[in-house]
Amino acid sequence: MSAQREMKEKNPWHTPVTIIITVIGVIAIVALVTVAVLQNRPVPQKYKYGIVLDAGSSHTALYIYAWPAEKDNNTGRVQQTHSCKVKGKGISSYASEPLKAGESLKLCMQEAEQKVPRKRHHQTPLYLGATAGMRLLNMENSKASEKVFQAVGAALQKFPFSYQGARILSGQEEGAFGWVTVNYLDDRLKQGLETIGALDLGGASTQISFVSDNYDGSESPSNSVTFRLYGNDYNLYTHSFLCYGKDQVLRLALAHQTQSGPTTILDPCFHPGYTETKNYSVLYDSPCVSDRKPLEDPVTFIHNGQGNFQQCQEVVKSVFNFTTCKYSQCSFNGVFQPHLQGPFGAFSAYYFVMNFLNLTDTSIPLETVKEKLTSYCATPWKEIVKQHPNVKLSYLAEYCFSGTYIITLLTEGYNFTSKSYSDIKFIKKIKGSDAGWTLGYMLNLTNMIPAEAPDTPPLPHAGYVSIVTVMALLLFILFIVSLRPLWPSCSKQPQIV
Ligand SMILES: Nc1nc2c(ncn2[C@@H]2O[C@H](COP(=O)(O)OP(=O)(O)OP(=O)(O)O)[C@@H](O)[C@H]2O)c(=O)[nH]1
Ligand SMILES: [Ca+2]
Repeated sequence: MSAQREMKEKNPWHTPVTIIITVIGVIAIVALVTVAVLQNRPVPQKYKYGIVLDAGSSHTALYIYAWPAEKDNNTGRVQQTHSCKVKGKGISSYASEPLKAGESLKLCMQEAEQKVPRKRHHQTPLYLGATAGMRLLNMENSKASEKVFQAVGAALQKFPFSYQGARILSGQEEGAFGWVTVNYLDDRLKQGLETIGALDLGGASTQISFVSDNYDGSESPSNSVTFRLYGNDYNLYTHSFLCYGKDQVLRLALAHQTQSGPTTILDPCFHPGYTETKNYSVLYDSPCVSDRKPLEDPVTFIHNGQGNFQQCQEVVKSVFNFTTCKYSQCSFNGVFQPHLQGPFGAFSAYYFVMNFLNLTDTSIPLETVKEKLTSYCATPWKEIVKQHPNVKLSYLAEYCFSGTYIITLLTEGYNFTSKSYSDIKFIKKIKGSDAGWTLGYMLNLTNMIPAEAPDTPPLPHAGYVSIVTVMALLLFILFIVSLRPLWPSCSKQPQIV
């Protein structure tokens, strides 16, 4: 017997058949695992983009959002990647020179061209939504508002994005989309968690939106918006108070103090020592106050500060009407409001003002907040200017008024109590994206939030890979075991003695 033959007989593993079967088996299993894993590998992340221009009453801001191309439907996946504040005032201020409204957007649009990858430009939707400033202009002069939209549309179409139009949002939409944004960013919708109410304070209007369990929408249908999102039904209460944004409400407060057409006023909402000459025609140039202009007013009045929080609160209260309510309960001006419920996020000017005043911590008791405002308002203007050399004077002059307005609106207007005040969080961003109506608006227009919960793969990729590998190993072991009869120990010939 040759040595080679002898070895084969001693070790049957070395027969050509078993070697071939083993090799084919190993190759088949490796191929199976490779194909299965590669086939299900997540594709390298590509992003899609969307752009929304928020044409507010005081200014326009551009927001760029991005989301993984393969996961349009997943909650919490759309994020703000860039924002740009347009220089100058809001588009409604260009009523007499509409072309300039379009031009004003150029720089931010050029920035957007840089930020969105060139390959994606053509498929990136671009929306412009206008709010209370354009609502007021439209009421006052609809031709002028149309011209502004034409100019803005023409300017935006020159860019390579997929322009989807410019329009005025209704107050209801503005409130509802703000609510969608904060709840989407906080991952509350897909999980069906308790939602957060949204409080938005703009320059010309203010919105309150929340879900209240014992409110079915029937008492005041115009304040009710129903959604079905990810398989959950929401009955949202929302209201937008036109003219109750912080700039227009200041006009209302000044109109209240200049009813008789005086040449000087002593305003408790401005710091002692503050003095500015203001124009009657400028103050009353807004549909919020134009019908109250004194008949025989002088051209100007001297606006002097007095710095008295309590008296300022009285002035602010005078802009609310608490006398009529045809519903079971109202906030103010005869507007229905159900029982406040749940946590609230307060953004835009709520945040700017309370952040400046170091009052974003709502665990500070309301009484203490009022004491702090009392002392802040009483601080002489000269000192305020000295303490804040880098703050725009126009902003600086108004924090006493704005802080007083915010506290009065929340407590007297919306009926927050000393206890429920701590349910409010003053916020600017959630997980890196600005709180505001723009994200909710885009999610809605791109159908990015489905009515029903999307089917999710039962296993994440890592789980899938692990299971395939374990199964393949088991198969391999099974295969080896099935060859047991050929194992050397089993196939040993009885020894011939
Ligand atoms: N202090 C301060 N005020 C700001 C800042 N940015 C905007 N404001 C003011 O805060 C108010 C609200 O600003 P926005 O929320 O941008 O208002 P808007 O969107 O232009 O107005 P609406 O159309 O009513 O929503 C306006 O009076 C602005 O002038 C800021 O950075 N600091
Ligand atoms: Ca706004």
